[in-house]
Amino acid sequence: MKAQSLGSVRKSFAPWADPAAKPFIRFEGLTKVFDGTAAIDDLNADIFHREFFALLGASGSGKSTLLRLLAGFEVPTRGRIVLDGEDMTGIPPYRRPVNMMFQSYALFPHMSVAKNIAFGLKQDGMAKSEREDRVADALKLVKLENYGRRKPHQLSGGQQQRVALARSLVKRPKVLLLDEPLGALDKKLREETQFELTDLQYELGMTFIMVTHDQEEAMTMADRIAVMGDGKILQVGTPPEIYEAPRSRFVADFIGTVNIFDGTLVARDGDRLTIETADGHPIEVDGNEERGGALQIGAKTAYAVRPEKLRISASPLDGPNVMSGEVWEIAYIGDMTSFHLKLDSERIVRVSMLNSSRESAVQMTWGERAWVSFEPNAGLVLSA
Ligand SMILES: Nc1ncnc2c1ncn2[C@@H]1O[C@H](COP(=O)(O)OP(=O)(O)OP(=O)(O)O)[C@@H](O)[C@H]1O
Repeated sequence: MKAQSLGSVRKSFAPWADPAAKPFIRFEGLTKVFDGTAAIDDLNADIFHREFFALLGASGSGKSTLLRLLAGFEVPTRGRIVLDGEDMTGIPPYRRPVNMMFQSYALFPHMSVAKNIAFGLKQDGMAKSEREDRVADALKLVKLENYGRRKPHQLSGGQQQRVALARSLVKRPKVLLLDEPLGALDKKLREETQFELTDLQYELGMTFIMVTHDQEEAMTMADRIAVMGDGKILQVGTPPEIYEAPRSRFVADFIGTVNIFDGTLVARDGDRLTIETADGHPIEVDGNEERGGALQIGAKTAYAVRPEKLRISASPLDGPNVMSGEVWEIAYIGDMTSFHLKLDSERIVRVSMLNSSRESAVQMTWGERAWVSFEPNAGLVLSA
């Protein structure tokens, strides 16, 4: 119920779409070179107040380095970070309005939960009574009111995660940095915690920046996702933008599953384009700005279409973009079934169907002949 009401409020949260909105955090030409190699490479991006922003990318793409630069644990080689109107250059970590929660939680095993949470406040010289109030508030926030006296080893993994969260929130930073915050939890707990964390972020009205290599997690939790590769941000967008309108082959391939047909533009008839794939399949495309409108005949290109945009049938299909082959894999995943079809050219085409609408696909068996098709407007034309 709560998620629904938050969902409708969140829909109207889109400061990035407002040209007058001022960014809360700005990365300007940010570069970090380690041993002659740029871990962050001339990176520019804006993050807004109250945004839940995810940095998503493969291992080594520079996600943690970007968080560490923001926290002040690393010094940029070039460029700068502006946070809430203040240039962070030369500002040490402890003076930044930023806190980081690590995947390892880094709790002190010999200290009680309450002492772990209070640790930073004590170091800052805060009076005991104020510290106690703050710790009580933080424990309440993460729903661990009665756990203050326990030691970390007396808690489950999920509870330890919440203690780490309480400890990173207790100083009331403006920005919370989360490095793979749910990485140590099992799948079910992870899914529950995802919603707890987004609800908490929303209630606190804080800016969260989360590093993850799990695209489902990024899609579930973030207002916007930055897909990173080789120290650069390749695309920033809302989850639907990143999934539905990837601007490059890399992003299309990295987010979810996609069929990519490499080929050449061989014909154009008004808005209708024909791409011939390298293995000889003609693909009819409704051309527009996203779908190859500007391409010249003879241009190398790639057509990307998601598995759920394909139909699969045990009998021949009519219309454009029909391919046939052998059913190579069938994976029943509960809500949906995923098929791999092996074409005569050896190419594997991936199809997924909701089980509520499986129609004839339910009859399909391994090794059988099957047909797939997709509409001319089902996918995107990407540069090869
Ligand atoms: N202190 C360092 N000294 C030298 N090289 C470093 C240092 N920190 C990071 N790098 C290099 O910078 C690149 C980016 O690393 P980073 O840890 O930011 O990537 P990541 O996307 O967070 O990866 P992962 O998901 O594995 O944590 C890597 O090639 C890494 O080896």
